[in-house]
Amino acid sequence: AAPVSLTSVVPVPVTVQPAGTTYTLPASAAIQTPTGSTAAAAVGAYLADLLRPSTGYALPVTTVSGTPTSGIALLLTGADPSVGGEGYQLDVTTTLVTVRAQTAAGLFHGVQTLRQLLPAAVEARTVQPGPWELAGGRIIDYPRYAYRGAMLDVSRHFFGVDTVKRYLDEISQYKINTLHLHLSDDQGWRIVVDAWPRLATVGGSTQVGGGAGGYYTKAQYTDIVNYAAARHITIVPEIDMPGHVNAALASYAELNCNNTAPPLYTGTSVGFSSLCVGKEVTYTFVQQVLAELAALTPGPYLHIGGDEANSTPAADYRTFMNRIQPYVTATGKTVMGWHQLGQADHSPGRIAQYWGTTTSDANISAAVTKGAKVVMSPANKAYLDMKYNNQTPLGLSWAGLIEVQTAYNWDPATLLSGVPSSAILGVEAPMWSETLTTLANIEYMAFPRLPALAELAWSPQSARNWDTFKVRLGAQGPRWTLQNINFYRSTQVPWA
Ligand SMILES: CC1=[NH+][C@H]2[C@@H](O1)O[C@H](CO)[C@@H](O)[C@@H]2O
Repeated sequence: AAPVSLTSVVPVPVTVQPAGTTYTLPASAAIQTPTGSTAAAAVGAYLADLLRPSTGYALPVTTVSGTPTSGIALLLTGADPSVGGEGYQLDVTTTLVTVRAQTAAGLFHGVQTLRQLLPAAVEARTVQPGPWELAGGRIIDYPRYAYRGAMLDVSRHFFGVDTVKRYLDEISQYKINTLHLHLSDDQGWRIVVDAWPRLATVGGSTQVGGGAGGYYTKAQYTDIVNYAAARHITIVPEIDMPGHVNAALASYAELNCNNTAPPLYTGTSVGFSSLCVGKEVTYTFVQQVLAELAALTPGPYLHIGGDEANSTPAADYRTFMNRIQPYVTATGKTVMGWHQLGQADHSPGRIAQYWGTTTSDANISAAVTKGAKVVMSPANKAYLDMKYNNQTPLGLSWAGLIEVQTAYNWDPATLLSGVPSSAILGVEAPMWSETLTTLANIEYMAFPRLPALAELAWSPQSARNWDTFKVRLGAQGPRWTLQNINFYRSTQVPWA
């Protein structure tokens, strides 16, 4: 069989130059990284872990000081300057495979492309017959947007560390570099805060439907952060405020304006809860929560929510947000929030996450006017918890039905009027979990739409079109089957 074509990669690369030759990976191949770079060696070890089970090859990871003449080389010199901080240059000749980048992140992204250019059988976890062929040629590639995210709501239904790690594995295939964890909401508080222990023990004790819920200890959260970092994914934690706070209010009576804790909530309504803007204890609470979360989070952003504060008077919303945004920046982090945050004053470097369904919005325009950058999560395009169609057994439909083509066929730069394309920092695909309880549920809603959104976030707009994308997407199907990803076989996609 002919090797996988260089033009089959998802997300589609910036430039692809097939050479018409073929490289065959020999059993003796080594994976070689530059002497002195532990970060590059870690990418080499990651690649070895990917390839050893299916090839059965030893694939030793060694260090080199120059450019090797055979095997696979992951190098931090010689890449085309256009690759920038996250891109890569892949060269496949008849004797040597090189991934060149300026950073380990770039090498990691090049490795994901290399992975896709090997036969789908490489995804098996048992030894498969070769030959392990690669099409010869050159790919020079780099991302359109710096922020390429997924979001997992672990509040409505709690998902343990192993599920989050599996989702990180799955999204890292498509060069996603951010995972936003929605850690608190009305139905659950999911992260230990030492100064306020009942948040986890009480606030984390249930979930939608009344199940046992759960929460991450600080060690477990750190485990997730480190696992993500090894895949060059940054964790963005969210504490949603001042609304979506019933779990916190149920945990501490003094957080309530009437000093009475409401019962824990296991339904799926929104907009009924609010922190008490007039009480000083509220600000002590927020400051301590954010400080402990910042200390656990190496990434630059703390997401403070801000959506659906329907039980917080507009003036109180502004007072609250204007008072707590400096708590974030005091930790050295940068504020991120849903686009309603545009009602409050700017905070340096602030990101407003757009989740509307319209092509213009006063709050997002206000946020941008005040200096915010925008991450695009339009609910009628990017919400992975929306049903594909009326037959989809899981998910919601308030923002509309989102089949794969709908998720793919839009341009983050031009969707919103009143927001210049220069304000767009990237794309994020949220997955809310009111109706989702298992990894298989997550996978069914994320695949194949997450790869579609990953291509929006990475690839040049000029290189994108549905007719070629759907073929490349279909060819990912056998790879997902071998990874035991429970994907939805959309009738819009010609599955290989
Ligand atoms: C930002 C935002 N707030 C709401 C909205 O998105 O819809 C989600 C369901 O699709 C829901 O779970 C969430 O609480």
